[in-house]
Amino acid sequence: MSVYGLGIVWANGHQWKELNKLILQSQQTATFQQNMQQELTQEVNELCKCFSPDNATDPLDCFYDSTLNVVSIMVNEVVGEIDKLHGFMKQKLENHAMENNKKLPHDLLAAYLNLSESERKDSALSEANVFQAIVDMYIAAYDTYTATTIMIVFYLLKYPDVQRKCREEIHKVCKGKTPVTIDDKDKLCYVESTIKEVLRIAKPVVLAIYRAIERSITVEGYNIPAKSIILFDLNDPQIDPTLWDNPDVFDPDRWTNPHKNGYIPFGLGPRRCVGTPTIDLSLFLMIINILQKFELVPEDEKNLPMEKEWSGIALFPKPFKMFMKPVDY
Ligand code: HEM
Repeated sequence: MSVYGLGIVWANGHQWKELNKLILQSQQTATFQQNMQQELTQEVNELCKCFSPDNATDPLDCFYDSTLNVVSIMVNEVVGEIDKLHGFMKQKLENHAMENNKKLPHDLLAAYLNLSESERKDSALSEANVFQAIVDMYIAAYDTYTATTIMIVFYLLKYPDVQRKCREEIHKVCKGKTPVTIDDKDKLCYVESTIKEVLRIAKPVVLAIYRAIERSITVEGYNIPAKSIILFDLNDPQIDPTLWDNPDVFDPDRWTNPHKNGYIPFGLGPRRCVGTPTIDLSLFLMIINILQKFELVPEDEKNLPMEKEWSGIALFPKPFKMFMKPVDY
């Protein structure tokens, strides 16, 4: 438990509901999405500067830095150490209070300030709790988001035909437009299918968060008593042969038929990942804006093993190096 506040991950009941509502609502305004799009495009430009067409680079550190910046866009810019972090967030909140446009919240702190006085008096939404929820978001996102972006890059290197088809679709739909925006999402079906297929088969996050069940339940003949702590395996349904044809085959085309069951990379139920609306937007913008301008080439195509490494929260590909070669668009 935090000395400052309970935050969201360890909260239950009323406090969890209020924080979950605030975080989800803050991601759903048009201003948030415009701000996210604009800043993320700049972030992708910076990320691409880490790579070269001639010198192979290990992408891991670059993608970790990028993840911190993406989460910062979501919640507001913050720094690393916990004490400084709380002081810094308080300062940010005060600055926000002065400059905040009440109607158009563009990040989580702005959405927080938009709450009425009485809403903010609710202890669930005390400054300490909201700040701790922000810390939770950094922790929840750091490995998971980095693992996901790096896993997508890994599959694009491993399957150059898929990478080529994604780029052809981007060039056909966007015809040299920069930056490519979220408005083009509905037309970039193959890119979207590729991202989904990586999340399905590579399962960067395998386990959900621990839960305690309120009532006793029976699952396949086993009785699980009330108050038991349970942990879902998110991987199993994603490769269940009763739900998917050839589940072990990486095949973005399978997504031409929408799937209803078994796709749960962000967990399930009310405690599903609270970053989901932003993740969808940011993964998509990141990948299309990279692929439009660059071909991703492995340093050694024979050295891209499928075995994964476990960071404690997420699965990463084994270290590899890559080039980014500019393409005409
Ligand atoms: C692509 C990257 C990500 C993946 C695959 C992912 C996946 C997950 C999963 C599987 C859970 C557990 C859900 C459950 O128990 O059913 C979770 C929870 C959570 N995620 Fe994510 N996540 C990602 C990125 C993020 C980001 C970017 C943020 C926020 C900035 C975030 C914030 C959270 C929080 C706060 C929780 C706990 C929610 C709660 O306790 O109610 N995640 N995530």
